Amino acid sequence: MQDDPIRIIGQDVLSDQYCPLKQVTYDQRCSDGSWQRQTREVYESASGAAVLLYDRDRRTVQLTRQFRIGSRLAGHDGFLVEAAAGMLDGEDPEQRIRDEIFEETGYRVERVDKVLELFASPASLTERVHYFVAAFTPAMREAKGGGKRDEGEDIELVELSYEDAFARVASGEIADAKTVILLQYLQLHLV
Ligand SMILES: Nc1nc2c(ncn2[C@@H]2O[C@H](COP(=O)(O)OP(=O)(O)O[C@H]3O[C@H](CO)[C@@H](O)[C@H](O)[C@@H]3O)[C@@H](O)[C@H]2O)c(=O)[nH]1
Ligand SMILES: [Mg+2]
Repeated sequence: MQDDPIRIIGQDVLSDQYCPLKQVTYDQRCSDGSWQRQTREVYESASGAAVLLYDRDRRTVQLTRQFRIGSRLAGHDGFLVEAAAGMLDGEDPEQRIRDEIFEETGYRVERVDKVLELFASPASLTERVHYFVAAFTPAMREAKGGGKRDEGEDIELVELSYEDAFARVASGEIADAKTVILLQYLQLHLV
């Protein structure tokens, strides 16, 4: 990049148990022309995909409920109602989200539509999330879902009416960002 106002000076790996946690030092040219050195910790978290399953006729969404340790450490009880989602593990996002829908909810949907691609938390994570919506009907259910127990997943299925889901966003009960974004997408573009 020519005339890049950012120069990466160094990257130290602080931990590398699952994904690398790095301490990155960089210089930034500020708007007054001076250079400033910063040091930041960045978790090189894997990118992921999330999907809102919506039933057009019955006006319901198929969500999940599972324990998330980060939210627990932040003071929530940790059990979050979320759209089905998973990490890409190097796979194509569309294929990954189809498999994730099946693993977590037991549905085999006909089509998935990509609607957004957003940074999850751009200061401290490298993670991008690919957002999808997919129409489902009860007839598309082929298995029980619930996630991969051997990988520690214990996922409860939660089906809500559109109105109930939107009300739980408004009240703050649905507190997962990717889920709120997808429900607002539904409200704006698909209802
Ligand atoms: N050993 C180990 N395993 C882990 C770790 N973190 C996750 N895993 C395993 O990796 C799998 C993650 O499950 P997925 O369904 O693929 O991902 P997800 O946790 O639902 O991720 C989605 O939601 C996250 C939270 O919003 C998003 O960060 C992510 O991008 C994605 O959308 C699970 O089997 C879990 O046990 C870890 O630190 N150590
Ligand atoms: Mg998941």
